[in-house]
Parts: sequence; C-alpha cells; structure tokens
Amino acid sequence: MGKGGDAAVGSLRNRGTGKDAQLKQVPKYTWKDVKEHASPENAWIVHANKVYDVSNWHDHPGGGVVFTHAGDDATDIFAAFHAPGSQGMLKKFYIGDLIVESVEHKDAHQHAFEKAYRDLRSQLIVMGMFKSNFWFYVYKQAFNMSMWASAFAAMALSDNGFVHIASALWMGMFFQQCGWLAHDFLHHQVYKKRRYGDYTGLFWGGVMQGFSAQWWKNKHNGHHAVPNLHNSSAASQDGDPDIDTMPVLAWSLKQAQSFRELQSDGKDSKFVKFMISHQKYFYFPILLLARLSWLNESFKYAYGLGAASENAKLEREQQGLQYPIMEKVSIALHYVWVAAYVTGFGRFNALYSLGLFMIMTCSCGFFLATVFGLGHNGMEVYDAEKRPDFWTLQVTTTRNITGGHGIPQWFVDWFCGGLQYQVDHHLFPMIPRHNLRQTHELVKSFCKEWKVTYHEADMIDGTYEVLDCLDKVAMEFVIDFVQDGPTM
Ligand code: HEM
Repeated sequence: MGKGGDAAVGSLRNRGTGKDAQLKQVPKYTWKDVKEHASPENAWIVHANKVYDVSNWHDHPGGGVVFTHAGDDATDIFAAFHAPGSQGMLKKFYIGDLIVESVEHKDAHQHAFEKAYRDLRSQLIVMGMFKSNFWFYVYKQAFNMSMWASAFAAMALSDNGFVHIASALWMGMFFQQCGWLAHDFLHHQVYKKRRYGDYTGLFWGGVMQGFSAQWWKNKHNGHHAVPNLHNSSAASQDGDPDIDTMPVLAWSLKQAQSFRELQSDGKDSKFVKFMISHQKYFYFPILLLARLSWLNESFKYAYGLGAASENAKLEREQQGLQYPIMEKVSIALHYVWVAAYVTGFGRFNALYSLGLFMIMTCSCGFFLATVFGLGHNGMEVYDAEKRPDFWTLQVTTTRNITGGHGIPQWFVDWFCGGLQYQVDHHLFPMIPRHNLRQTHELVKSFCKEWKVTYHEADMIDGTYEVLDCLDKVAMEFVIDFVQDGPTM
C-alpha cells in the first residue's frame, strides 16, 4: 500500500466501490501527491484522471511493467497493452480522483493534443485496424515452416560444406522470421483470446526460436512502456532494457558517464573508456553476439537460474512463470531439434557442428538486432524522470524504415516483419502488422498537424545515423574525460 494513500484507500476499499463509493465524498489528489508514489512499493498511477494504488502489485498479469508508470499518467500505455475487458479490474485499485488543475505542466494545447491522439485511436478501432486477418497469419506461418523444412532437408540430404553453410544462414533467417511471428502473437495482435496468442508465441518463440516467452514479455513490454529512457542511476531499473547496453555501448553522454558512480574514485574504468571511445567499431560485432546473449537469458529465466536485470529477477521471484511447464518444455524441444540439425543427425564432428551453430546463431543475431537498432538507436534519448507525453515519447524515440539505396520496399517489408512501421507499432502495439501501412498514413498526417517530429530512413541511411550517434557520444565522452575529468 502506498504511503499517504492508506487512509483514503482503506476508506474506499472497505466501503466497497461503485455506487456506494460514489455516494460518499471521493478523495482528491494533486499531481504532486501522485508523483510522490513512484516506486514499486509505493506506486500510484493515473488513468483518465482517476488515481489507482498498485503498490506491490506483483501479481499484475502483465508483470512488473506496471511499475514503469508509478507516479505518472498511465492512461495511454494502459490502452496500448490491454484488452477492453481489463478496464473492469481498475476499480479494485481506485483510491480517488486527480485534481486536474494541479497538473501544471500541461496547458490547453497539451490537453487538446492528448484528446486528439486518443480520438485517433478510437477512429482506428472503428476502422477495424485492430482486427487480424486469419489468412495472412496462415500464410506467414506456412512460409516460415517451409523455411525451416528446407534448411533442415538441405542439412540432412547434402554432404556439401557450402550447402551446409547456406543452410545455417537460411536457418538464421528463419529464426529472425520466427522472432517477428512470436512478437505478433505475444503482443496479442492475432487472437482475441490471449491464451491462444501465448500458446502460439510459445511455439514460434520457444520451440522454434529458443526464447522464453515470459522473459521476452518482461523485456519487450518494458521497452514499449519506456522506449529510449535511460535509467536514472547505474543501479536503477526505470529505463528501457533495450538500451541498457553499458558498459559496451552508450546512446547519450549521460549514459556513457553513468558507470562512474559505481567506481570508488568516481572515475571511468579503463574498460569503459576503451569500449565507449571505440564503440562504433564494436556495434556490428556486438549484433553478431546478440542471439547468444538472448538464448542464455531465456534459458536462465525459464529454468529459474537467474535473470539479466533486477526487474526481471523480481518478476520471476514474485510471480513465477505463467506457463511453467510449457516454457521449460518448449526450450528443451528447441535444443533437441537444433542438436539433431547442427550435427547432421550424428554425421558431423563436434567442431564442425559448433561452427554451424555459430553461423546460424550469429547471423540471426545480426538480422534481428539490425532491425531493432534501426528502430530506435540514434533517436531521441530521455532521462527516466523527464519523459514527455506518451505520443511524443513513442514518436521521437522511434524511426520507421523505408526502401531505398537499391533495397526494394517489398524486401524491407519482409525482412523487418512489420517493424519497418516501428513508430506506428509503438503507438499501437496490438494492431496486426498487415494493418500498419494504413495506420501509418493517419499517424504521419497527425504528426504533421500537431508538429511532432516524425522520422524515417532507409536501411543504409538509418545505419549511418546509428553509427554517427555512437561516434558523437564517443567524441563527447572523450572530450569530457580528457579535458574536464569526471563530473559527478
Ligand atoms: C490498475 C492498473 C492495471 C490493471 C487493473 C491491469 C490489468 C491487467 C490485466 C487484467 C491484464 C491481463 C490481460 C488483459 O485482460 O488485458 C493485464 C495485462 C497486461 N498489462 Fe496491465 N493492468 C494495469 C496497469 C498496467 C500498466 C500501467 C501497464 C504498463 C505500463 C500494464 C501492462 C500490461 C501488459 C504489457 C499486459 C500484457 C501481458 C501479456 O501479454 O500477457 N498494465 N493487465
């Protein structure tokens, strides 16, 4: 229970909610009151100008992501993630109303802007943009299965080394495409019944790709809630897990300097100095290793052997797994078929098999992480405590990807699996990918009308933007530690 809210919550909860509560005086809270409840143990959130106390609610079905909005307005992120039915559950946590006039950082223009983007959401619902096309997903899954079967057959039937390498690269591409499928199902873009989305996600994400569905949800939903926000301190967990890449990559000067506070002398370690100064050279090698790291994190998460972040660790300890048996079995099955595949069904020696494993693993890491990098890296980065409104945050931290420099749009569409419309996906994560093109037209003209900077680039220009950002941050960092010494 949040401090300060105890009396109010007690009175409302004891009396019951609904009609009874409405008859009595409803407690009123200022924006300052809300801001004072910004930690998991003491968490208030605002939804449609009503205040809810979710302190220590570790049983939230969406996990620890609920605390990313402790002490803040969660109206839009709530709409982004939930089925309409979950609004009914809100009343359990209701403690009073927000005094709207106390929200001083919002002027009339800001209120009008927020109303307008909520209206746009309603318009998209009416247009049927949230409804998935059954045949689109039948086709995508059939195509994916044929990728898997052809890579498998090539390894089983051929004794040619070049065919084996080509097969492993194709398998790497298959893993990448599994990633996009699992992504759609676990975002609940496809089925109304969330359980079906979870089961299908466990198949494509777990059995076929080797990732834990719940590990992915914890990390990915956290990223959606706070994209490109860096942690308020090196030890805190209020930022975007996807840019939590220190001490090897930094996306802003502040992030580059953040590890100083972990050193007893308050200075950068030699390792941090070396890595960040040369970070643009490490970007591609790190992408190659990304899948290895995700496999490791997934395995640990599913089997209860640890977690990469404190957030994930807390969620695992407090909530356990939603599908404990299926998570473990899906990952075990993955390694069984992978072992059969990379050993050529027992024909190849250990070194050769390891080589094939590394080719498919590194190529997949590269294919997946390139798209992730293009989606957000080099875009705006905010301090966790200074994030703007939902729409501005999502649009300014995100880049759409187009065809260009000889890369055709159809290839970009296929390769990026819907995430070429990353801006539109971030605003509406439950819209199925086949409706994002149409959604995008409305989003683009809305951004123009309300003067929100919206950005897109092709794969080549976007990659240069990412490398330029790394270079710029490295230069600022070097100038800072050479000329001024560490500033605390
Ligand atoms: C009092 C506030 C909240 C209530 C009552 C609530 C309730 C629920 C419920 C009932 C579900 C199950 C799925 C559904 O029916 O939609 C759910 C899922 C989810 N919630 Fe919340 N929620 C709250 C706040 C939040 C906030 C603030 C966030 C994000 C910052 C969030 C993120 C999610 C996510 C990502 C899922 C989906 C998990 C999955 O895919 O399995 N929730 N929530």
